[in-house]
Amino acid sequence: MIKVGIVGGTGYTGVELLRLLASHPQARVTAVTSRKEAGMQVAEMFPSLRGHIDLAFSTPEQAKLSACDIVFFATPNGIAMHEARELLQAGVRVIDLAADFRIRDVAEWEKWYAMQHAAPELLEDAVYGLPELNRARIRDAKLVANPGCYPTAVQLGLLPLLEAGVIDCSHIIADCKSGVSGAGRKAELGSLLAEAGDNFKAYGVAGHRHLPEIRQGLRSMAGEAVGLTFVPHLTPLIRGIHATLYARLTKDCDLQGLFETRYAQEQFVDVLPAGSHPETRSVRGANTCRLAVHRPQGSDTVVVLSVIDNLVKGAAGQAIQNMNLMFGLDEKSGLNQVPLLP
Ligand SMILES: NC(=O)C1=CN([C@@H]2O[C@H](COP(=O)(O)OP(=O)(O)OC[C@H]3O[C@@H](n4cnc5c(N)ncnc54)[C@H](OP(=O)(O)O)[C@@H]3O)[C@@H](O)[C@H]2O)C=CC1
Ligand SMILES: CC(=O)N[C@@H](CCC(=O)OP(=O)(O)O)C(=O)O
Repeated sequence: MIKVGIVGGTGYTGVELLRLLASHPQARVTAVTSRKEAGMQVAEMFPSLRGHIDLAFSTPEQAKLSACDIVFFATPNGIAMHEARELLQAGVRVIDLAADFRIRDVAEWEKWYAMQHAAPELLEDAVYGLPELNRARIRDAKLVANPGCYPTAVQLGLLPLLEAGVIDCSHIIADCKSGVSGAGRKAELGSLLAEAGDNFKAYGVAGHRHLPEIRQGLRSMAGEAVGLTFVPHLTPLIRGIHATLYARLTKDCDLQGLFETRYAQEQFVDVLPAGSHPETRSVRGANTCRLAVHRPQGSDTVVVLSVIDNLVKGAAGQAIQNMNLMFGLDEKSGLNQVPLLP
């Protein structure tokens, strides 16, 4: 049994890790932290986990994290970078669900995250945890930077087009919508029902911190710099991301065949039949990205529709997929959930 530690077990991605790991046949959570709820039973705080976990929250200082085989950081940005070095030295593998190790260029990271990086020397060996792009490197990784939710939906939607070199890389548009759980479980005015419910708005148009992460990923797929306009929107869903991606085709090709071939061996990417419109509810609770590719009226514009559950393929599910790879397990282990409907 793999012994798992979770730092930040009371947040949305932390409790999603707990939910998914409860049915993982080869992993067991042995330590889970919360500073505010230390001492409280996990199942008392989250009755959905009654009968599945018999553990109390501890403070990060008291939790026996160095006795774990792997520790997930489900914490705000800027926490894992202070803790990862010591854990790695103790032989513990680390997956950060936040952004501390996602951007290779330290100056760029410090600009977007407005703090000084505490462990720049770890960036060299940190592996970006998008299995569909980096599977071989993730298998050997000790430290994985789990991708952001928007970056997962956007990169999976554009990967086949960029690898095949069939679009104009200088002008790509990612028009994305997220559910409110993307903002986390902390109390915030904008997440109140009366603010976010029955409402729809864009935000971060001038520049969102996922922009450099997405740009970095797309550049590695394309082999050249990309010009990207990324506009996130908040939509009154609890879970879900819907990305509508636009690019100009530079070569004629069988787009449906291109996507189906690229993802034929991928267990968590589902290319829908031509003409389809994927829905966020079709991935709710599951580690799946569903895609559809369109070429409206035969024009030279390709439109890709990409949906994920932000808490699963966009965070906790993808982190478990990465853990499975790092420990040589079946990639689907613990990730066989069928999406919840309606
Ligand atoms: N929500 C989403 O859809 C996604 C989130 N992410 C990323 O995952 C991370 C977690 O997100 P989410 O679960 O939504 O966040 P939440 O705000 O819901 O939860 C944060 C958790 O971190 C703990 N925490 C906060 N500060 C510290 C600290 N200084 N030291 C130790 N623990 C701390 C909190 O517990 P306590 O304060 O009691 O210690 C809480 O359990 C973030 O970096 C987020 O950007 C990534 C992809 C998607
Ligand atoms: C709706 C909402 O607020 N979404 C968050 C992004 C989700 C997230 O948690 O960011 P990471 O993937 O980088 O960890 C935001 O825009 O800041």
